[in-house]
Amino acid sequence: MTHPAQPTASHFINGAYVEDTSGTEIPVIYAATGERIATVHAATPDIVEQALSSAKAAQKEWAKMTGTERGRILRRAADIIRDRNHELSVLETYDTGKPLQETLVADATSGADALEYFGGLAGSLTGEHIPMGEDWVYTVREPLGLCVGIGAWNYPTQIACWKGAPALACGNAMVFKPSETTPLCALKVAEILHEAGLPAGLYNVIQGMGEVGGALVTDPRVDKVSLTGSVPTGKKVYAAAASGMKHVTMELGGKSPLIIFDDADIDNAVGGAINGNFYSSGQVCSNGTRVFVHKNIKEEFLKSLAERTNNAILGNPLDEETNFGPMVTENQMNIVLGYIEKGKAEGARLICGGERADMDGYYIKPTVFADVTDDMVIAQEEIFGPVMAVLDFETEEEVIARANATEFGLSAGVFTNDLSRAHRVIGQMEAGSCFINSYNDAPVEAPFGGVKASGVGRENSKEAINHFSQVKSVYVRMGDVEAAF
Ligand SMILES: NC(=O)C1=CN([C@@H]2O[C@H](COP(=O)(O)OP(=O)(O)OC[C@H]3O[C@@H](n4cnc5c(N)ncnc54)[C@H](O)[C@@H]3O)[C@@H](O)[C@H]2O)C=CC1
Repeated sequence: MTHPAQPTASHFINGAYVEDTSGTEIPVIYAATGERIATVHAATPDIVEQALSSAKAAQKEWAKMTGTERGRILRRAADIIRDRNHELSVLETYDTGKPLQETLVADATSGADALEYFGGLAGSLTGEHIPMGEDWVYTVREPLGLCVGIGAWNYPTQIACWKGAPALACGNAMVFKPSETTPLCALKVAEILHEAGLPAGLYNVIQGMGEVGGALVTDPRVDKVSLTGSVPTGKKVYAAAASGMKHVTMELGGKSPLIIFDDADIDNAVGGAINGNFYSSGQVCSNGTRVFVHKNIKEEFLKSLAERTNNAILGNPLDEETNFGPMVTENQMNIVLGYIEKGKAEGARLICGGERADMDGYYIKPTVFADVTDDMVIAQEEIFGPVMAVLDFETEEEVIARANATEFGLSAGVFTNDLSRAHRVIGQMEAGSCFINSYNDAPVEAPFGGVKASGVGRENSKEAINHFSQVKSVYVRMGDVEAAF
């Protein structure tokens, strides 16, 4: 019997599902059981061409509509997503293995927030009038044209919407390629957008690995590339986009610091460290995986952290009691287990977890290492799994320098009850998305993105509009033209 997660076809192009089984087969494996639940096929050159040409053909008419008309369609899509939240959350769970308890509140709903927010903004995208004496300049905010979105596997619905919503609001067309690991959810986003009234061709989804992503990025018709992925992939995609002088947004990896001072509320700090390390089983780019704890409160912090972490409920992700799911794939599980072994070998003190859970599927117990030092591999590399490294510190000056001593710069957090210190420390963090007495909040109203190797550009908020549109300036002369001859 066909599994309910099996999509109608692999691709969604020009308003309809399209299949081409001559493309490489991509199995979809449910991480909680290891069973194959669906199959899709990578896009062939013909499928890539169909996606790009239909998007190119549809974009100009879309850009001619008023922003309010465009926004209405996006807001209708948001409503459909909310109505179907349960069904879409179950699909997200099948795609990623994340517990339903999480996907019900953080995935389709976050996608709907983006469609609603950018749908609301679409009618207010205007230029400005710049007086020049008798003359004047006016500016027009124009779409970029044809945008490509390429997704990672941890938030397939959210990423498809976070890229699609601002792109469409600004009058662009999008071709979106999900991660080959999680190909299912973006197809539903495309289907719902068209059900909401989006004209055919404006949001196409095609499947494939890096090769398909590469074909999209290098196509001369493409004006912008927005990637969510790792730093090594980001470097390749950025370079390919640069050779075609294309706009980019790069949402890449991190190894973010979470700093806990000795005057912090310990319960809240422990909660922040849990949210910043174990949500989505640690597969979150902005995670605060280097937890710097002041030496005066270290043992108290570790005791509470271990007690609370041992309460995590690992189990069937579709059971709403479960709050900790498997790694997305067997491969990712093995990468993370490799880091755990490295941590042990490097002499870090294992506080809890540290091994695969004794059950089917790709589960790793939430793991905390203490006495981690800056030179350890587990303190330097992005693990992208449930492995928290706790490091000690003594002074504010010292911890700021150590927190910033990394190539990454996605996020940073601080827990303290000293108001001045909170702002002083965050002011010196080399990071794009920061938190005070909290961690990992990502509302659509707030800009999201990194500095240094963690990325270029911002998603969400009004900032995203600047990355999916450009400004034309028009000088208007009211009098005669003076010329030298
Ligand atoms: N800053 C952010 O917003 C987020 C960043 N991430 C980062 O994503 C990574 C995990 O996701 P993965 O899927 O493993 O990343 P990845 O870098 O392996 O792949 C990302 C996407 O790029 C595509 N791709 C690979 N090579 C390509 C090429 N040469 N040209 C065009 N496309 C190519 C892949 O098929 C996939 O769709 C982590 O490093 C994580 O930190 C994840 C979520 C959010």
